[in-house]
Amino acid sequence: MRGLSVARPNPCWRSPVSVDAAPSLRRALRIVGVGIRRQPRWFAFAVAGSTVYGVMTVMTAWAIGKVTREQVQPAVEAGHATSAQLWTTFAWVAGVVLLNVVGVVIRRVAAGYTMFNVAAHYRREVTRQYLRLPLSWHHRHPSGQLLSNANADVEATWNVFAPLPMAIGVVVMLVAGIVQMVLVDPVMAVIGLTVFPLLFLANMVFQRAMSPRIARAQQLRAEVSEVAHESFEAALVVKAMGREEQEAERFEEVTRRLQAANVEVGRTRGTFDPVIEAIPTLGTLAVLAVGTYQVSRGALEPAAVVQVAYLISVLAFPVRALGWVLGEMPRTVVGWDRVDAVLKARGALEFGETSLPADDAAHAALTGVDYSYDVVDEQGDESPFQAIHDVTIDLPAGATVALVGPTGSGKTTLTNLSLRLVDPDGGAVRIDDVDLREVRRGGIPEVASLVPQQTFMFDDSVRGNITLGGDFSDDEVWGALATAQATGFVTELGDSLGTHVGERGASLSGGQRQRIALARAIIRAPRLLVLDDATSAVDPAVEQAILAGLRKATSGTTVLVVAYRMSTITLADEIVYVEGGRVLDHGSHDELLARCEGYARLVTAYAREAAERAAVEADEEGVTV
Ligand SMILES: Nc1ncnc2c1ncn2[C@@H]1O[C@H](COP(=O)(O)OP(=O)(O)OP(=O)(O)O)[C@@H](O)[C@H]1O
Repeated sequence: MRGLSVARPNPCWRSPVSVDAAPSLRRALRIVGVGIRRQPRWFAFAVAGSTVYGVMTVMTAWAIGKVTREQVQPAVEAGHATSAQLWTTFAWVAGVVLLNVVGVVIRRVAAGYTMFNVAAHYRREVTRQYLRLPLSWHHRHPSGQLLSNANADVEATWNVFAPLPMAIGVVVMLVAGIVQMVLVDPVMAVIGLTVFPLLFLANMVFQRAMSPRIARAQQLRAEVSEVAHESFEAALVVKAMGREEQEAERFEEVTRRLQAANVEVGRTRGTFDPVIEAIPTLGTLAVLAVGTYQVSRGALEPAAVVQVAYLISVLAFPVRALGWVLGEMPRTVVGWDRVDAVLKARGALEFGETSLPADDAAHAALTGVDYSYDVVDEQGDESPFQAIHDVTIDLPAGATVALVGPTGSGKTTLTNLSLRLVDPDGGAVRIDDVDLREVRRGGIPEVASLVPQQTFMFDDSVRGNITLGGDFSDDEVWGALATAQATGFVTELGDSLGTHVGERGASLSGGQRQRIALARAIIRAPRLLVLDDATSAVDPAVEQAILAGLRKATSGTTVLVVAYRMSTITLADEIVYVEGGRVLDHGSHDELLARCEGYARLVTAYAREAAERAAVEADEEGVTV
């Protein structure tokens, strides 16, 4: 496989979204509509709560006006307040405020449910889609980007549901508020009618300035997460190669760009905030000035001034919710574009209906298979690279076939094709004469297992890593461990089968991890077992014992093994020699040695290396004696 790259993030990782284009409001609203259709009931509750809140906020001003007129003013004129007047005042204000609070609670709880339920749905959808998409898609999408899609991008898309119900309530509130102002005093209503459009306009300008800045920050956040993930993954390589400084610089550069983008967002907010805060305050002052003049002329009663001034100040804050919604819209569009790109990704494997037979060794065959990878050049342009050319390999039932070839010759690609981890571009892969594309979903893993070049351990017990949740007894687990030559070290682990192996099996050696991965495949008694350099980290003696044990324990299994050692090669019934993605020859070891130059050169090098290693080991033993 290609080596781990510590180069700059591949341009193809970047989202196709242009960060500078202000995403259109209509698109954002369409995306919001998609979310509402997912959770219509909770959203309706949130809007109902918000409407109650909106009406009750306006009613608070009306209640204050009424109380001022009917209770406070008479009390002021009389020079004292009766307890009945105080209780009536309290009852009116408390009643309206209580209903307001009920509205707020319903709105908040229901908005939370809407937002979290929609986000959870899309998180699940994205994850499901990842699992559906073939390996070829995963080859082109780094895991940092996938993490960002399933997490930050989903959140960015649906965060809009936090302020949206409130904004809808604000519209109701504004209509009710303006009607009330007109009814109280048309002159002061004109001030109100100036303040709110002004406020809205200021918010629009604010959001327009913010949109591209927020979109850019969101995109850079995803990039930081991609680079961070790759840096952590590559920690060993980075340290071993002494590239800490360069890696730190690469990370610093992208975080600096994010920092600058966030500062820019803050600066824009800082410029607009005082203006937006000042507008309603100036409006209230204007109402008080005009109102006082009207009262002094006897054209208006003080209660009306109190009511309108209160109304303007009480409406000023919620009106900003409209701005919050507009502020979230660019993030919604950017987040959704990234999430949608995953959901719409094509190339998910199609499955047929056929079941493969459950017993006896499988007869597998690759016939005229071609396969190309999409490779990306420095400019970010994709082009196909044909890794496999017209390959035909027959794996007779019960046979052990060794795949031998120099580095990069296509061995791993062929193992992936033989289990339908990717589909061939041309030709066909069959098990028992059934084209793998016709096999039902889940049908291939039931009969075939792969032990890949890089073993993966879950942060679970030894037992959990072998059964992977399957229904196997401890005896079966021990049986598989015995064939994988792993009984000894597992017995010595603190809690034997129950020992937790740590993240990615950090508490185990490479050879121990490989043997557990082997046991994981063996316990499933596969009819076809594919080993891709699966014993490279165990010493040759143990490898010999494993392969001999495998032959004995898996007589009902056909084995395809990518072989790098003479011991493995000589155990095979047939050897297939590949070079440059083509099968150059196949036959027994002696036949190939006699007639295939490339094979002879390669195995001679393997044999020389084995002899040198044996000599070194003998020397070391001599020294210790
Ligand atoms: N994800 C990928 N994207 C693009 N090209 C790839 C990818 N994986 C492999 N290749 C290319 O395909 C060719 C075959 O790779 P493959 O991993 O199958 O070789 P291999 O024989 O298994 O190598 P090795 O012995 O080093 O494991 C190589 O030229 C490799 O560079």
